[in-house]
Amino acid sequence: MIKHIAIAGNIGAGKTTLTKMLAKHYGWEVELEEVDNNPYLEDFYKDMARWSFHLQIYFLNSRFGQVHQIAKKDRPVIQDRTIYEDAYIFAKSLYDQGYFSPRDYENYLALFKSMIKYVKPPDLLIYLRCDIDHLVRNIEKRGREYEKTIRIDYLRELKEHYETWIQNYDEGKLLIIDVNKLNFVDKQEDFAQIVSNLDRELFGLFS
Ligand SMILES: Nc1ncnc2c1ncn2[C@@H]1O[C@H](COP(=O)(O)OP(=O)(O)OP(=O)(O)O)[C@@H](O)[C@H]1O
Repeated sequence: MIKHIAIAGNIGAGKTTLTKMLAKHYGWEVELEEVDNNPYLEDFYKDMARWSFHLQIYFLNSRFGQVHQIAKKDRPVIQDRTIYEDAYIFAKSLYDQGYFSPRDYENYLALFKSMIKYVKPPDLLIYLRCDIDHLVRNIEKRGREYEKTIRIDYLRELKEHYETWIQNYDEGKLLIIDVNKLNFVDKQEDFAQIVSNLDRELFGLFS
């Protein structure tokens, strides 16, 4: 039975919104990414080299805590972003862009490898594929002050890492949703299309 569903995708892809909508539709519990109480996020966006390591350790630990909580539940849970994205997308691309020193990155990866042994992958991973201009519009629309400094090439770099990761993902079932032409917030038929794809994965004959 599918018990742990996770939504992955770039900054501004719409994960949090879709997570909440799907949870309501299917009656699932939600594990959201806490942004308001994050002690490093604002500083990180002001000075990425200075705060990358601190922020990554914070996210790694909080995501590990989430996975642990999810494992204890007996009802289905939907999780907004996975621990894999912290390591394979964010930490990796910060390292590639020179914001992480090699020794900090190695230190981080060693910790991640120790922790990942205790992590069970989601039963179903939903990847929201989204073009850069669409991401930019969404980020602009929600108007978070600290995200105003996000650069287009940062989003591009993340997207490349996302696509590589997804192409090689083999931890479990995977559903890719192209959200570029979908407006699941305002158009009921677009949300229905996502639900029907998901129903096939969840309740299909061969699921
Ligand atoms: N491991 C990480 N390293 C760096 N930044 C991260 C990491 N995980 C999350 N973030 C940042 O934290 C913030 C989280 O915001 P939020 O939970 O709203 O997700 P989001 O990525 O904006 O997704 P969406 O708009 O799809 O819900 C974003 O600015 C995101 O880029």
